[in-house]
Parts: sequence; C-alpha cells; structure tokens
Amino acid sequence: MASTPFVQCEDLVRIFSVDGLEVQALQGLNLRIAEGELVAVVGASGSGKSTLLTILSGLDRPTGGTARVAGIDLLTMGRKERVRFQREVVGFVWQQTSRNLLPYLTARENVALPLTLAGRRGDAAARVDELLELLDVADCADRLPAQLSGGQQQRTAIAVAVAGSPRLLLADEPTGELDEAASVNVLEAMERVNAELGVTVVIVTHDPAVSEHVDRTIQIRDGRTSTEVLRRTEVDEHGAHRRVVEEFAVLDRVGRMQLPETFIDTLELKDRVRLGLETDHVEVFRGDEER
Ligand SMILES: Nc1ncnc2c1ncn2[C@@H]1O[C@H](COP(=O)(O)OP(=O)(O)OP(=O)(O)O)[C@@H](O)[C@H]1O
Repeated sequence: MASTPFVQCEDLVRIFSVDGLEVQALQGLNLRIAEGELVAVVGASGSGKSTLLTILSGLDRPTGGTARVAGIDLLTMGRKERVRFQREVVGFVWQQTSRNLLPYLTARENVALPLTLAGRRGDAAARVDELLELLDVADCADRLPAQLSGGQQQRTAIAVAVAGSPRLLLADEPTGELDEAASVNVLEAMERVNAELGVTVVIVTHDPAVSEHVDRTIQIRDGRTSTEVLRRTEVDEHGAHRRVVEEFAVLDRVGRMQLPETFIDTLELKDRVRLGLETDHVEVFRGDEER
C-alpha cells in the first residue's frame, strides 16, 4: 500500500456525551484504505460502524486522532472545505431506501439532480443514461421511487451517489432492508461501480455475507479495528484461478493485537496464552498446554 493511503484513520476517537455520561463509540481505531479498493467494514450492532462512516463522510467530527480522506484532514477542515468535500469527494447511500431518493422525482430525475445542482446540465443526459444502464435500472428510469422495488431503489440510489463523480462511495447497511436476491444485485452493482468508475467503496454492514463481494473485510469490535480478511485471486503455473483468503490483525503502536474469533474458538484459547518467538513468526499456544 502507498505510504499515504487514500483513507487514513490513526487512533481515531469519538466520544458522545449523553446526559453527562460519556459513550466511547470509537476507541482508537486504525484504518488504511488505498484508492480504488472495495472494502467492507463489519461488526456487531453498536461497534461503531456508523460513527466511522459519518466521520468519513464529513458529517461528524471526531474527538481525537487522525482522519484523512484524499489528503484532506477531516479534523481541521473549515466550513467551506467541508461543503466542497461533501459535494465533490464523497457520495453516500443510506440503509433506508426512502432516505436516498426524492419521492416526487422519477429515477432519471433523481440521478440528474446532483449534476444539475453542480451546474453540469450540459453533459447530464448522457451521464444519467450511462449510470442507469450501469446500475441495471434503465428500464425503470421514468418511474417514481414508490414504483420501484427495494433493490431497484438502492441501485438508483447508488447512481445518485456517484453522479457527481465522487472519489469515495460510502454505504451504510445498503442491503439492510432487502431480501437475499436483491442484496446480491445491490452488492454486484457496488462491484461494477468500483471496477468501471474506479470509485473507492466502503460498505458498512453487520452481514458477514458481504465479504464474498469485496476485496477486504475489516472487522470492528468495540470501536477498534480488530481483524481483516483479504481475498484475492491467484493464477497458478497452469493458468488456473484460485481464491486466496488471508487473515490479518492490526498491530497497534504498543504491540497489541486481537486474534480472530474463529482462531480463539477453534483452539479454545482463553485468559492467558503462551507465546513463542521463532525467526520469522510468532507462535500462540493455549496457556494451559504443557511445554
Ligand atoms: N449521536 C450519538 N449520541 C450518543 N451516542 C451515540 C451516538 N451515535 C452513536 N452512539 C453510540 O456509539 C456506539 C456506536 O454506535 P454506532 O451507531 O456507530 O454503531 P454501529 O456499529 O453502526 O451499530 P448498528 O449496526 O446498530 O448501526 C453505540 O454505543 C451508540 O449508542
């Protein structure tokens, strides 16, 4: 990965104060995403996924740490810069299908709106048709959102979100209200947008099935990135394609890391583990095992 990642969070902290009580939604989160990646952020309810996304979208400001997108410092950016950031750098798709589209405009008019607002009326028609085609909703172009299925609404919402050519597309549970078949269509649409428009995509979800559609799955636990699963395709010497799945963990600055839950469960690791240092790797044994 390049030395300055496209999305970079270091020790990111977000504390909410509610009635004098503090809630630590993010507790020192580390995250690096390269331009052009398609990434899923998964985690249980309350783990801090939405908080992270609202910070990356410029809607919320972190309490501490570092957060940068496309070289822009999200902690220090001023009001004007924030407006420009939201208009030009990021696009957003929400879980609630009704929140993404204006109900009294057709699908085509919804997609055209960001272009008209940006003063790009000239090339709008061709771009709108191209996006409706890419998102597989060209046949619904003249329908109102209420006349579309949930999946068609979400795919139209993706077209709206990328109409202004953002560099980063953020999606918060975009398949949360959809059945399995419609979810797959929406995730495939995300893959096309990523591959064909080159937009970096971050999908936040509690649904582990999303992992099948992305290059990298980042797991958040208690407001921290814990483990990552990287999927890539390798071609062997006979030209055969093979899916390779690798697990990674974030090692923080003081050397702490979190083992994947599956590793802990499989070996029944608990309380205390025994470590061994080898020349090129570290071994982890059950603490009660004899040497
Ligand atoms: N505006 C807020 N005020 C106070 N607490 C908040 C606020 N937003 C989030 N929190 C708290 O921060 C923590 C993380 O919330 P967040 O919504 O980021 O989690 P999540 O992983 O997206 O959960 P879900 O999958 O349920 O949406 C939770 O404990 C939540 O109650």
